[in-house]
Amino acid sequence: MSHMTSSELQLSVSKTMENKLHDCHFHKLRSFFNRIYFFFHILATAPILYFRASYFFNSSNNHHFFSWVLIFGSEILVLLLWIFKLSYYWRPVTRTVFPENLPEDEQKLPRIDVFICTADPDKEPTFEVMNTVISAMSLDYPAHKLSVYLSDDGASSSVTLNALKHAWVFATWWLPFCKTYNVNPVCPKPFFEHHLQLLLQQSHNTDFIQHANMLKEKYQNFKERVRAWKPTQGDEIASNTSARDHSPFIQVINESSIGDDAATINPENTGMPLLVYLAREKRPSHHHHFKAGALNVLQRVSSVLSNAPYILVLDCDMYCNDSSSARQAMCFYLDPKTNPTLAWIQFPQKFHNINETDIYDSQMITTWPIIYPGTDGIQGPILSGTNFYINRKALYGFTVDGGNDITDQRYTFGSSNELIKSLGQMEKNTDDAMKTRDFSCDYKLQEAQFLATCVYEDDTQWGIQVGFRYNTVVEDVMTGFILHGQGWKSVYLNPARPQFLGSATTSLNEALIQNSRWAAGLLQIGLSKYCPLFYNSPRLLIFQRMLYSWAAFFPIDFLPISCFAIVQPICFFYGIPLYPKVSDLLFMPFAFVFISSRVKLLSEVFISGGSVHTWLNVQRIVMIKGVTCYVYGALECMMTKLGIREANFMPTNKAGDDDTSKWYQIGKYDFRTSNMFLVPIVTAVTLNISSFVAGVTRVIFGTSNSWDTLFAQLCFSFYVLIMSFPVIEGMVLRKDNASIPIRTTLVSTLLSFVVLGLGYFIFVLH
Ligand SMILES: O=c1ccn([C@@H]2O[C@H](COP(=O)(O)OP(=O)(O)O[C@H]3O[C@H](CO)[C@@H](O)[C@H](O)[C@H]3O)[C@@H](O)[C@H]2O)c(=O)[nH]1
Ligand SMILES: [Mn+2]
Repeated sequence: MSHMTSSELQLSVSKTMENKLHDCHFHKLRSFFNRIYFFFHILATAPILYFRASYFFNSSNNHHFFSWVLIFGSEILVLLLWIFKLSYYWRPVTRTVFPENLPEDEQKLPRIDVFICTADPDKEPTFEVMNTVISAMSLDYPAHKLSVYLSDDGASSSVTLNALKHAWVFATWWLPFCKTYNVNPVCPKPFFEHHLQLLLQQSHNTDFIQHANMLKEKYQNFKERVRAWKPTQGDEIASNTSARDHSPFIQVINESSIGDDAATINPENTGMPLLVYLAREKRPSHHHHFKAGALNVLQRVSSVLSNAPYILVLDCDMYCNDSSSARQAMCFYLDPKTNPTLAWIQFPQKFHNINETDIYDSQMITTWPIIYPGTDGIQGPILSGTNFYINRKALYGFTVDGGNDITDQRYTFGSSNELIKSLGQMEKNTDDAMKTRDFSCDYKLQEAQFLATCVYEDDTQWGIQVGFRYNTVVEDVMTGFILHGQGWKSVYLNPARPQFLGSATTSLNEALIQNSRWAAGLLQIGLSKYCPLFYNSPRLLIFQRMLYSWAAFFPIDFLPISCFAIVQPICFFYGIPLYPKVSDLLFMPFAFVFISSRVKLLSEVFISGGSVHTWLNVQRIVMIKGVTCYVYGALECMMTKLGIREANFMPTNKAGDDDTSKWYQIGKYDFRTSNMFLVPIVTAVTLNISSFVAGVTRVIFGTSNSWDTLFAQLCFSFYVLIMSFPVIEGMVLRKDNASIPIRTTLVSTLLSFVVLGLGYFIFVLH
């Protein structure tokens, strides 16, 4: 090195930079502040624990025993979850990729299979699903290396199949158009409905204008045909079947399968990705395991058709907004250093229907910019259901060193010889077969049909040792955890331009149902033999265990949150002090912990691009979820564990309805949700209001001492009041169709009095 001149040195550095495929940046400063914060926070908890413990050791103090036990218990739980969460802040990293350094020779790019799942044409509008399919077909990748599979779990008629054929025809026009003009976004709907007009105004390219107008017409036509379609007798998928009871059906969509529409294909189109429709067999006698079941069938079926070594998984509403994600992912897979242990590349979930206020925090604002970079620095991000590229081998249970310890393949993978043969052929270059793609009278299609039957999985390891795992409704986190436990790694990539955009839940009802499902599913993992704390895997680092423990157990937050929402106001109402006096030095650590954690959240919200308003919303919705979703999630988890109830995966509604979205857009809560959710929320708020009024009266007119002893509770109660503003507004100030019905308010007020009464017996008399 010493004999190199500085310019030579620079040249050699830029040369290596040139060939670099990806880079990783460690956020030193952020990590430093996080660690300092944690240090002081931990320091402050010591006097708090001392204060609580000394109360219990002082025998003269036991008159408020119950309330103190509950509050102390809550504080310990909060502390525990908070310690788990520390792992997310330890080592945040950000990655960049250089797709321009990928080999120019297309032969060197591996094949990719895209899996898209849809389940319910009412909640998941078919036309939007088609847009996702078309956007995936438009990825910037050699067409003969790309295959798109659509799994239809709602196949009671051929509505989706029919739409898919129209989508294919439209794609023969759309794909060349995207290529020629470098169109962005590659998803037709947002392009024609939001971007095109501006482009037409700005463009002077007459070719483009002509071409775009022609495509717009084709798009309108495509949309109308999809929306107007009604099932008829003699459907290809027999019309007398129901979504829960029918045979498997697989069709490759191409010139020969679209019938009369063949005349409308773009004659100039050169090369389309393979497009396959799949409705797996459903029988009441066989559990279908929701999305995990669908993904496993997709994996098997694709293994005999295209068998790509890498798979992109998309929810039906998550369209490709940009065409470069495939090449970006290849920057990791084609790097010989990272490849061998790399299972998946996770892209963030971003949404097209989110506004600035995002009242229900549907986008989970701090999750993608804060939590995911944090997990990436430890071992790689948690798997998150959609927007990820995954190595097929990892799903097949191969070990990280490329071997396969599976001794009995038929026992593991089932009886299909074709499938077992495919295991060894993932990396083989089957370009020629892919180019011709003649499956029409192929035995492979029959084999695929067989692989999509329900009985195929009987007595195999699908869902247990291979594929997406079945014992939870959050199959993604579970599967990712097991892969991490086997030593596989993952990376998180969040490029400036969003690669995927989906629809977030923008009504309170949908958000609460979705979060109840997540809470139930995550707790199912925590309480299973895969409990991240104890799961036997020598490869899991302690930080990894903490990280997954937080993910699996955070719904337990419902215990402290409910406790703070119920016990706290009762005590304030009756003047039972729970915290040190303001004049006491021990008041300081409590104040510090409370304030610093709020400020920490504020800083995270700012880093994530939010505002003070967002910060308030985030805290609000956590409190609401704490007294509803997490409680029901925990109950549901318990009931499934005890076998009283079957786990359920109710897909979210992606069909925006104007009235609901109106409330979301103007940033007002839409309280049209079931009483199951509404009553606990309103009860907690009315309870807090009554205790605030009683408490303030006590502080003002009571002994001078009560100011000193109850100050902390006064502040806390005031804080809860501010957080409850939308609920109070919904109860008393609003008189519209989305406000809180007067009956609910009355019932809840009554309930809160009952709680106060009971509280008297439990907390005051004891
Ligand atoms: O029986 C089912 C149920 C659902 N789905 C599909 O699963 C996807 C996700 O469902 P969605 O209703 O959008 O649930 P979300 O809560 O928004 O999904 C998040 O959480 C799920 C786990 O609970 C993950 O699977 C998802 O990838 C993740 O985006 C959709 O494409 C559905 O069509 C099926 O294919 N079969
Ligand atoms: Mn979704």
